[in-house]
Amino acid sequence: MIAERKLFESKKKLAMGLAADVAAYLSNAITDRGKALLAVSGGTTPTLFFNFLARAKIDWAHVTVTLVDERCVPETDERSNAKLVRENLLEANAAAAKFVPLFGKGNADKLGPFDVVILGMGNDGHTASFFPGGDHLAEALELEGSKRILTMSAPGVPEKRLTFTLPVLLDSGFLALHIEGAEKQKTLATAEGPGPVKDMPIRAVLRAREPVVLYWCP
Ligand SMILES: O=C(O)C(O)[C@@H](O)[C@H](O)[C@H](O)COP(=O)(O)O
Repeated sequence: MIAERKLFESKKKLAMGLAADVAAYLSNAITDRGKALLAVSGGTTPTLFFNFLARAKIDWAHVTVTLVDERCVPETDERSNAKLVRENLLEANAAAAKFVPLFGKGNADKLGPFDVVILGMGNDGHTASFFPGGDHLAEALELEGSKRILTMSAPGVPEKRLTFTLPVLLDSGFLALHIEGAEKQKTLATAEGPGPVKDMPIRAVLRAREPVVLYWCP
C-alpha cells in the first residue's frame, strides 16, 4: 500500500530528494549492522537519481548494490541494467560499493533482506519484471513462494528478463516507487483502482501490506 506520497516539482528535485532519503536509510543500516543492501530498478527513469546518489557522502565500501530486475543481455548491451548502474551509480563516492549483477555470475539469489528497494513502473502496469502475460508471473507474485529469482518472458517484451520475486522485494526496510510524468500518474491511479492483478501486476505491490513511499514529479 502507498503509505506516503512525495510529490516534487521537477525531475531534478525528485532525484535529489530520493537520493537523500536512500542515503539516509543506507547510512542508518551501516550504523546498525555495519553494512547496507540496496536494490535498484533499471530502465530510463533512474539515471538522474543515480547521479545524485553516487555523490552521497556515506560509507559506500559497506554498501552492496544489486538490481530489482535485469534484461538477459551482456553488460556491453545498451539495454543492460547492469551497464546503466555501472555507468551512473557506481561512480564518484559510490565507486567503492560492491555490485552484484543478476545476469551472469554473482550469487544474487543469496542476497536479502534489503535495506532499500527502488521500484519503477511501466505504462502497462508492470513493475520489476512482473509483466502482464509474463510466463512466470503467477509464481513471481506468490507471497509464500520460495523462489528468489525467476526468469520472465512476456509478449511485446524484447528479451527474457530476470527478476527478484515479490516476497523478496517486499522484504525491505524501505520500499520506494519512483515514477515520473502525467501518463504514469494516470497508470498508477488505474492500478490503485479495482481490477485483476494479472492485468496490472504492480497491484500486487500496492495491495501488499508493506508500506510503499511514492516519489513522483510531472
Ligand atoms: O529493467 C527494467 O526495465 C525495469 O527495472 C522496469 O521494471 C522499469 O522500472 C520500468 O519498466 C520503468 O521503466 P522506465 O523507467 O524506462 O519507464
